[in-house]
Amino acid sequence: MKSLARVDHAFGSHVIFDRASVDLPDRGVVALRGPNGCGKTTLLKLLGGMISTSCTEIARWRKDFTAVYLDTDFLTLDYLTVEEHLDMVRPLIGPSEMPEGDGHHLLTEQMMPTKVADLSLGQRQRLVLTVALALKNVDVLLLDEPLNGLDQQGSLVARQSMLAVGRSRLILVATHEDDHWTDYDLAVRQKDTIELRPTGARK
Ligand SMILES: Nc1ncnc2c1ncn2[C@@H]1O[C@H](COP(=O)(O)OP(=O)(O)OP(=O)(O)O)[C@@H](O)[C@H]1O
Repeated sequence: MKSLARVDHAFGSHVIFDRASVDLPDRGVVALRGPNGCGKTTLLKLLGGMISTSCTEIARWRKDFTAVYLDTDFLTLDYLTVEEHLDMVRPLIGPSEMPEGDGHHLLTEQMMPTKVADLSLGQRQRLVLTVALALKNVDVLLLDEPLNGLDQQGSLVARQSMLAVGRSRLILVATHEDDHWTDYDLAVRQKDTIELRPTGARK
């Protein structure tokens, strides 16, 4: 477990976090929860280095861990087909197979010749998640609402893939889903209160 003792962030005069402490387990899947505008994306982007910060706790944490923030635009080049995209990112991915859950992959054969620009939201999420979960040399994946747009089967496969990858890495998932399928919930309650709690959901 790593604890970031004091996380502060403001956009101008709009204070998002004020001396919040954030506990992060070493591995597992963590659902980052809280109402619209409470700062979930901001926290992911701070941890991923997408927003600059003078917060020394975060700077120290980022020295110890390689963390990557991913949303639907992650490494996607619209003019490539899915197949070409996978070839492009191949050097970034480990030797193991693309993650799968329930015997299924997130990518379908039908998607392969399709240009990234022509993918539906759910198909794009499938591509981003597939690449994200296979990235090598990354300790922490910061995923912003990765299940958005996925159909029921896609969502099931994605959850199982995340839980499988979460055995060896930390995955933070900003989500508004009601069900508690992850290993932990990390709830943004107030500007200064972010609570981590195990869910006991993993079988
Ligand atoms: N670049 C920015 N400049 C100014 N204000 C910002 C910026 N990014 C976010 N905010 C504000 O910070 C607050 C937190 O935004 P954030 O996107 O982190 O919330 P969230 O919890 O992810 O919300 P949602 O559940 O709607 O996705 C919001 O009030 C938002 O308007």
